[in-house]
Amino acid sequence: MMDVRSLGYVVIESTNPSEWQDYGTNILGLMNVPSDDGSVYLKMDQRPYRFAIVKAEQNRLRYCGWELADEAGFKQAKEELQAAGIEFTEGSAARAKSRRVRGLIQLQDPSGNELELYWGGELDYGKFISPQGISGFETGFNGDMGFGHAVLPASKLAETHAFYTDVLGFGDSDYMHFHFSPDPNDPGQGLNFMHVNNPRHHSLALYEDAANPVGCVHLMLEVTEVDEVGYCLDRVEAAGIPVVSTLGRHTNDNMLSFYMATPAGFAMEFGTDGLQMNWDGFTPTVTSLPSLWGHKFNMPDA
Ligand SMILES: Cc1ccc(O)c(O)c1CC[C@@H]1C(=O)CC[C@]2(C)C(=O)CC[C@@H]12
Ligand SMILES: [Fe+2]
Repeated sequence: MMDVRSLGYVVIESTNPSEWQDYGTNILGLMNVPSDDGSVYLKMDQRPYRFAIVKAEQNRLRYCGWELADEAGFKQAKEELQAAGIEFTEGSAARAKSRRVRGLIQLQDPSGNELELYWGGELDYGKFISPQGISGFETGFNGDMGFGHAVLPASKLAETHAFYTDVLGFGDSDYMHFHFSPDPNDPGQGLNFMHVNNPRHHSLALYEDAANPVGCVHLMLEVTEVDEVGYCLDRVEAAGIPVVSTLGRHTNDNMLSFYMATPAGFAMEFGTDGLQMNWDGFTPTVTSLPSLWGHKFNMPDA
């Protein structure tokens, strides 16, 4: 079984990457990493960067980058994909260099979300100095818990969930089901929360959401100090950035967070105090309440 270790990075497409440079540094408190290739790179820990924003014709999430342990794990992953009849493309040396990894492949999940599987992620130990004075982001030892989590749209929820669990080896953390429509015949939307091989409660969630033109429901970043969540909320309000959900605490991962708009049109969850799980003998849960308190979402799309 494949052994994915963390959500290492995302690649975001933007018609104007400098918007992300402004938003990333002035609102999120991430560090801008100078580059000469026209892309914007945002750093939060010992890793060279966690967000790459590339110039494109539209604003959307392009790739989630998932980390494998080593070269043997990478080879095994490719063999397992071949055995499962799943197509993938080898990443070129130039692409590996720009991702700051030793090797990668690219593929799609059954709902069309694009992902990369890589090994040999670099640590540059560039000192993280937040332009907003954030003491630190919770990314584990050497960043091995990944940058946070992603919630992706899945028009084919069951098939896509099976791809991540049965082929990529993700573990189930929790399941929720929502009924927002007043129509009693509407089946509602499922939400599968999954973990990889690290203590973060979920690195990926799949939301049964047919029409999502930006390729993402939200990304989540976790800071180590509760006050940094409050300071960030103040920056968001001062800048007039829409607050997509008020402050609240989630049931399943205990995260204290709020959600804001991003330049890409998906949301950013900014939180702290998420559970760190021991997965030995864990029984996946089914949860009927998203939050203990707060998290008043500004519908329509959340
Ligand atoms: C319920 C929950 C637990 C942990 C999380 O990290 C988390 O993001 C959520 C909320 C997920 C979900 C969402 O992102 C889209 C809008 C949703 C469906 C809601 O309107 C409530 C729950 C929200
Ligand atoms: Fe979340």
